[in-house]
Amino acid sequence: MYPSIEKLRAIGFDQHALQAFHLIQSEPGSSPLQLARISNIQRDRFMLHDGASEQPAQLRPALYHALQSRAETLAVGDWVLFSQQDHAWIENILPAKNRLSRRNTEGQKQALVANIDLALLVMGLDHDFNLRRLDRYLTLCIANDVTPLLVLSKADCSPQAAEKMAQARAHLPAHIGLLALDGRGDSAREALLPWLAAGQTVVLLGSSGAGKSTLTNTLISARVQDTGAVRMDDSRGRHTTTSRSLHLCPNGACIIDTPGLRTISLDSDEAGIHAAFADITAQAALCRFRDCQHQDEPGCAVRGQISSDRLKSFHKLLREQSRESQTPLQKQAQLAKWKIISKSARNKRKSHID
Ligand SMILES: Nc1nc2c(ncn2[C@@H]2O[C@H](COP(=O)(O)OP(=O)(O)OP(=O)(O)O)[C@@H](O)[C@H]2O)c(=O)[nH]1
Ligand SMILES: [Zn+2]
Repeated sequence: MYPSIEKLRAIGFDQHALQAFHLIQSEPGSSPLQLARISNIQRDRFMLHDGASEQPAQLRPALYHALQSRAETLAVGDWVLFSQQDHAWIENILPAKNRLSRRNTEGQKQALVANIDLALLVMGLDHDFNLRRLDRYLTLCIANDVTPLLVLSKADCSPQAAEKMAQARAHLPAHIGLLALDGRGDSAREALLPWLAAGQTVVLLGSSGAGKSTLTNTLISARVQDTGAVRMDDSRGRHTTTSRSLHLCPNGACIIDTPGLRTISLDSDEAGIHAAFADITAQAALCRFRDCQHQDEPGCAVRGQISSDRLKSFHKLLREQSRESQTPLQKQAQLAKWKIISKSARNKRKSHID
């Protein structure tokens, strides 16, 4: 069945999705299926949106096993093909334009959202403000070809709003946009309007209590997402949003609100991290030494140009990535090496004391 493009456009159907659809449809033996977008996932319960309405669906076991063997998971924003029998069955998934994923505590890849055009990185101008954490979110986006925009919320109630905004501006590469706003008011909708083109899919990311659901409600002009009061002592939220969900904005963009992430362990390769820190990589080309670590080497072109926090983020993410990319054997070897080093250091100390 050919999809009703007009209807699907309302939920972000674009050229990429159309191409992916043709590719899957032209596979020999493929039976006619219907197209929809995953709008919500709660454990193993999926909601599908076809541009006009939503319905619950189940994952066909064959697809579940195929995804497992590729270590993939479905995410809100994925385009899928489903069959309609007693209820909807998800039969296939269209290759995504991009996916934002993280590693869970067991080190497995977990997709957060898929097919995203713009990520609003929502950070409160209260105790939530943290530039090192921001670097993680930026890397998550840039390494996956998603445009980030920093949205500093609670501008109305932070006495240091202007100061923190200047800090963020100095920290961020120049091409990354930044806005400070009160997420509850109409002014927030106006400030974000130029960023929300019709047919675009926008995701809101940030810690719990940062104001993502508040902003979602403002943008869709309705109270759909529950918002929760933040604890006064540390500005932490209470994890009010429990699942990712897709909403339609009156101007034609669609918005995915996400629950606050406690930690984001990145799932990027080294090239992705370098892309996210292109400002450092470009400056590093001007350092006197090719292997400059930008610490205390003479003739370093990075120190002084790039904030030390950003440099620390860069080194930390590269270290994490190199640990993650090791095979179990390499990890064992590394551990054994450290054991020898620390044993010899202990022995040295002992002989010193003796
Ligand atoms: N004054 C002010 N309060 C805000 C603003 N944005 C959010 N809040 C308040 O902050 C609290 C938390 O906001 P939420 O929108 O629930 O935060 P969230 O990021 O969705 O949190 P989770 O759903 O837990 O991930 C609520 O009490 C909001 O009213 C803002 O710009 N100004
Ligand atoms: Zn250097």
